[in-house]
Amino acid sequence: MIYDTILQAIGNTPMIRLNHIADEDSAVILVKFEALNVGGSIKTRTAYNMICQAEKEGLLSKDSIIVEPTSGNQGIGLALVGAVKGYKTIIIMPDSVSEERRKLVRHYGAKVKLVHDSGDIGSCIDECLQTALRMAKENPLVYVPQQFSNPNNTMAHVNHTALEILAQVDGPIHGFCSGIGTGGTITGIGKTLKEKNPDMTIWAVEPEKAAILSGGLIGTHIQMGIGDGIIPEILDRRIYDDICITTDDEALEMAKRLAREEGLMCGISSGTNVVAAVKLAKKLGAGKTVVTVLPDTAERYFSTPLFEE
Ligand SMILES: Cc1ncc(COP(=O)(O)O)c(C=O)c1O
Repeated sequence: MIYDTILQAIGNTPMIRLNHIADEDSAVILVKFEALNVGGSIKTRTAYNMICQAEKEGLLSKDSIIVEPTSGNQGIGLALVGAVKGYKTIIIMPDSVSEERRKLVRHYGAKVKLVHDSGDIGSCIDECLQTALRMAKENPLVYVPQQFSNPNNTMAHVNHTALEILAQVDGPIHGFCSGIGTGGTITGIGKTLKEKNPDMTIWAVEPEKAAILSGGLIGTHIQMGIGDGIIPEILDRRIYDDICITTDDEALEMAKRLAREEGLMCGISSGTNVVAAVKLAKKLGAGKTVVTVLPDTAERYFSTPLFEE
């Protein structure tokens, strides 16, 4: 099969059973390996859907400039989609995100604007958003997808990621867990899986130092892509049954184990998700099935503690 553009190859990522990380008396853990997605992360799906829907709604013209505040992968996804579709793209990022993310955005031909993160990621992300909205006010060609409030972010998972999971997994799914950046993943996948099996358990996962849903204080952490210090508009807080908190060390150690024991080169928030999946699998017990996602590839973390010896 020949694709007209790389955009047609988005999605249909493999679902893989973990063989060394889950205990024998626990549920089976299956991971959707989004490192193999176009653009190296789950966020290419949401970038593509938000831009396609904006086109359908007449919000974009050929001269439009896509401007988005993001802590990383969404920017890479939008830069990629912008490159293929011919839109200028400007990504506004906290300066605390890994250098690889900035370089990748620039490599797709988009511009990067950095905002200083002085240790409160929530206010930094908000400043990125305010900058984007100011730009939109000053220039009518600017379109801001606003992943934190755009329902087409969630719909990418309702219509694609979740349906792929249901098609890939034989039998019922008893548990699902996911960290929260915009909340699109947990809301979109969670909603569709729960419709299929209302008795299932869904856990939200939060970094210890940005456990805003649990009422914790917001600081800086290394679980990039989640725990942005805000409660996103598109997050449906009724979708999860419980919250699991993970430390940076736990997430890092698990991301390293996934590479060394399972051959899965994934980012730190993948470690976060699997730390929670192991706990959920233990709670549900043998004979059950737990699903989570590995949102991105390890290859955008060379400059982070993930690659420190
Ligand atoms: C590495 C990583 N993990 C997890 C997430 C969280 O996904 P969502 O925004 O759907 O909550 C993101 C989102 O950007 C991400 O980049």
